[in-house]
Amino acid sequence: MDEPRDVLEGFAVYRVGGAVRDARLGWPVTDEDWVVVGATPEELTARGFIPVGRDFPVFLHPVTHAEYALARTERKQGHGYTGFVVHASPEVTLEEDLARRDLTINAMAEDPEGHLVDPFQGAEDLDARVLRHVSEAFVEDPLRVLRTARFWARYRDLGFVIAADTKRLMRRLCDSGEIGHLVAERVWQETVKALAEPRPIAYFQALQACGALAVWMPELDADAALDLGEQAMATLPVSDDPAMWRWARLLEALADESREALCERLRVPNAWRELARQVARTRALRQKYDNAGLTGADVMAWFDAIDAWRRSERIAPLQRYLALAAPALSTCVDEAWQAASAIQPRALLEEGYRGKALGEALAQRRLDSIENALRR
Ligand SMILES: Nc1ccn([C@@H]2O[C@H](COP(=O)(O)OP(=O)(O)OP(=O)(O)O)[C@@H](O)[C@H]2O)c(=O)n1
Repeated sequence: MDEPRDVLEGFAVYRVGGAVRDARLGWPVTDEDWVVVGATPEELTARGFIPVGRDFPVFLHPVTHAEYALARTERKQGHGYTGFVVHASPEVTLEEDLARRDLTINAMAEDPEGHLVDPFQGAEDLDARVLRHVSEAFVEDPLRVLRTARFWARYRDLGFVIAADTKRLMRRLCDSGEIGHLVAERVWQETVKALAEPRPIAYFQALQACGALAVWMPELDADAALDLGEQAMATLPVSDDPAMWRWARLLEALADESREALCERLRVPNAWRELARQVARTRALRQKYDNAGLTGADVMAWFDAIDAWRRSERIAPLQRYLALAAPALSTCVDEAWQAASAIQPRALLEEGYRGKALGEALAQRRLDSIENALRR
């Protein structure tokens, strides 16, 4: 495609950040970011670039729609993720733009001929498998604690470690209380991304080590909780949403109040909270089955708790979850559900039941059918 070159004629343009890192690592490159040096916002808009940045000058390429940012520096003022003073002007150099970045492996650039610009030895760290901060300015942005933990969750299986000095800065951001100034939505956003990485437990372990877990997820801040969570996240039922299932499995052994407090603090979306509740409830059913054996009333209470009567689509995934550790129970539950869901309120209406009596008769017949199924 010739077009991209034309609209950038005369500007110095570099591929930067994640794309450079992942290409060198042999990791799939999902999106490409570019930095433009020596231009003004007016020049870019005059060539058809679409401004999209609210806090700093970022534009979409008129043809490819890739992101192009003007080279900029950032200084911190105030707490949390807000309060950055951004300076973008044609005088800002590529090196200055790279210097504001979080990790050395994220602070590499490539010119159009593919030559690496790497003032902070990111390539060396990439080869040595080290996540290392670019400079002490790392501490200007507490989100970087979470980002570093997330990158570890992504690359740990390739042998990556977090540099000792970087761990020290992560701890400093927690000890100073700065980590607490993040907004819950940002913490949750990073957590969701981490849950989709190959080794999500590494994210939580890194946050525990620096003290961020104690601030944002104290309910998980115990070795035992993380060990259980790691085991649980290792096996998931087939589903379209492994991240949501990992979250549910990570939380499944927590007490109800702890789980709800954690989800509330992080402003976890309802669908995620709901699955976590259902999985915890289903785990409790399995434990009862393992320890004491199940009665019809237990299974009935479980159907009620997951609202199976109105939301029958919930049964199948939870049954697949049960099948991971307790195939016999899963079959048992399936048979009970087939029997109980075959009982139609309409039939009872035809028999003359109304109002409260109808509800009671329905519940009784469902229970009877479940008990019959369990006896088989
Ligand atoms: N708090 C932040 C956020 C971003 N960056 C820099 O901005 C780049 C782009 O950020 P982003 O798109 O969030 O991350 P990627 O590195 O592209 O990672 P991913 O593969 O997760 O998209 C990063 O490489 C990093 O250099 C940073 O230094 N500090």
